[in-house]
Amino acid sequence: MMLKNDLFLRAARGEATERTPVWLMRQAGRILPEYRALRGRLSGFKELVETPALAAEVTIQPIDALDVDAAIIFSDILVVPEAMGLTYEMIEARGPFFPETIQSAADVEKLRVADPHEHLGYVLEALRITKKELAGRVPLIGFAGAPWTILAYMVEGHGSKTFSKARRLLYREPALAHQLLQKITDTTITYLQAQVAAGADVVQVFDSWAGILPPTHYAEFSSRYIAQICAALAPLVPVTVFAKGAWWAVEDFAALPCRTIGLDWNQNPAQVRAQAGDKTLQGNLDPAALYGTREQVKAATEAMLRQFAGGPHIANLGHGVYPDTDADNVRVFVDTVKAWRG
Ligand SMILES: Cc1c2[nH]c(c1CCC(=O)O)Cc1[nH]c(c(CCC(=O)O)c1C)Cc1[nH]c(c(CCC(=O)O)c1C)Cc1[nH]c(c(C)c1CCC(=O)O)C2
Repeated sequence: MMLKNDLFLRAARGEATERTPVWLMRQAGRILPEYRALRGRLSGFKELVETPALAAEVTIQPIDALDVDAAIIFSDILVVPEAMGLTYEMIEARGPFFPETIQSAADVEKLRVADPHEHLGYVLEALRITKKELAGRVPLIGFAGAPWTILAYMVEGHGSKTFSKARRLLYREPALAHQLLQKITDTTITYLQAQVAAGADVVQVFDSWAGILPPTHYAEFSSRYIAQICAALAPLVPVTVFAKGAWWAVEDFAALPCRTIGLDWNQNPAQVRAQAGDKTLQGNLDPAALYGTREQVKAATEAMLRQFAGGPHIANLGHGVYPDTDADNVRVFVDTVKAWRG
């Protein structure tokens, strides 16, 4: 299938584009009234994630509503722990919760390296349906959590400011942590390869809890597993690594075969550009900037775009869009990027 709009894909390959492509992390979700309407008719988040035709529908909603340059498959990073044997619940207004967590060697032993076709078939089917229904309008992004971020949820059992149980494991039982990280990595690699076979044009690795590790632990317990994922996927599709809070890891990522580095809003694009060679950079408007007036959103977006001059750029926020963001302001962000000729 020829893509009608391949700006995002070309930028993700490091090629020059007529204008900067734009999409938003968490673009499919509560900012859109059509998402809230569909979601309201269902038993919960998991029903949406696990019903491929519905997941495909909400994946495409932001393409219609916001006219962004890429679709990201509607799913969650927590489907991987579930496929490995650890069920999650999504508690309304609170977030994820794991009734059982990983605490011991026996717990790690019990986890399986999941076969994506057997245990994550619903995501693969959602990708196939989305690909067909998109009919080449825009490229499709597949994704997974980075092994460290997945470990953090598996050990902690829920979100946390400190993830102290997960960090305690790294200090007290580093060998066990490595065993668990390798099992997650093996699952993630075959899962992302299956996503590509099902239609993903690009894959993104989300390391949302990168920033709570000290740099030495990050190298030992996170980036070396991300490196395995990049090595396995880069021959197939362009890979993006987004490690929130890990500004000190840019030089490590620059040496990996990933093509794009995602920036959060604390990072300085010019500084990252200087450290990251010819990588494509993605980001990094502060999600809170979208709380401004139309004029303020436009000005903040243009200021962000100017900071990325000098190399390939994919415009995005520095993290997922906040659920109480006015969708009209998201449109101002998208339209400002599209009108920009830096
Ligand atoms: C850490 C993380 C999770 N999930 C994800 C991450 C990594 C990115 C990041 O750091 O934000 C990734 C994710 N989750 C979701 C997507 C969909 C695709 C997209 O539009 O970007 C993606 C890429 C849907 C979702 N995942 C979730 C929702 C909201 C639930 C709902 O609609 O009821 C959506 C749309 C739930 C979720 N899922 C997770 C949390 C902590 C929560 C609760 C917080 C919240 O409610 O926003 C785990």
